[in-house]
Amino acid sequence: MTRVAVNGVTGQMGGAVIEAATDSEVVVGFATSDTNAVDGVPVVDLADAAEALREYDVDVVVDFAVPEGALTVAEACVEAGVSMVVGTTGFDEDGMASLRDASEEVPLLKATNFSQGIQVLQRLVSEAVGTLDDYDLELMETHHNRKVDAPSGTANSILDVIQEERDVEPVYGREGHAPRDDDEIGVFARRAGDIRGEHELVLAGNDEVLSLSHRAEDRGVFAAGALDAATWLVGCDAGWYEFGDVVDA
Ligand SMILES: NC(=O)c1ccc[n+]([C@@H]2O[C@H](COP(=O)([O-])OP(=O)(O)OC[C@H]3O[C@@H](n4cnc5c(N)ncnc54)[C@H](O)[C@@H]3O)[C@@H](O)[C@H]2O)c1
Ligand SMILES: O=C(O)C1=N[C@H](C(=O)O)CCC1
Repeated sequence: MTRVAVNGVTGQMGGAVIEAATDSEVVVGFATSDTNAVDGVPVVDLADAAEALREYDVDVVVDFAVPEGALTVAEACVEAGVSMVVGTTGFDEDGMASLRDASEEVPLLKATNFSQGIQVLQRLVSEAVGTLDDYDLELMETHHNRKVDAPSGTANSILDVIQEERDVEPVYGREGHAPRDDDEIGVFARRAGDIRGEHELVLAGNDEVLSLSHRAEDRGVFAAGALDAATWLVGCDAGWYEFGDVVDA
């Protein structure tokens, strides 16, 4: 059974991973608070992660925290020779470079969204934007009122897919009085309630509108995908991997 450590174990996703772990075992969690345990899982201070990875014989870390914490754990994974699944979003360029460096030493799999549906949505977006190459594009995402990064990592990943097909200029929100440029893509982030995650791309032109959308109904979809990725990653060679590799396996 795969032995998993959870970074961000006291968070919403940390709890979802513990709940979803049936075919793997969460043996330890990392946090910055003075929590001793979460749902019976012992919690270790993030500063002691490298030692804990060895002590608990961890196969892979599943990370859902903040970029600063994820990078600390990535260093611990390199020190201890442990694989890492990165679910945290909101990394800057330097943070992404640090993760790439870590993947030179250990297997590292990063995904902004661990639902299979979003993987399929991104493939549909690529096909639609490539075919309807002169339609106006607008992107919306909606998440719970505790989410601190905007737009969502998933929205940024969808933008990356679109950029591979068309040279678009993101406009984050709109106000004032100005015409819409043809190469614009409006990007809108809504935060309300405990909405788990909704994403919609609208393609409009030629007297028609195509809408491609996805709604996550429970954090369990992300937790299950991350745990599937974790089990898949153990035993891989050091390198950079993505969730599409798991979905296609
Ligand atoms: N990839 C995906 O499928 C997916 C799905 C859901 C959430 N996420 C991402 O996972 C992350 C966590 O989401 P959440 O809803 O669980 O958030 P949360 O706020 O509930 O949990 C964040 C966790 O990080 C910890 N933390 C805060 N500051 C820290 C620091 N400086 N160092 C170490 N740990 C720190 C908190 O104690 C908490 O345990 C976010 O970046 C979110 O976008 C990704
Ligand atoms: O709840 C969150 O926070 C989520 N974050 C990811 C993102 O930023 O895209 C995935 C969806 C849920």
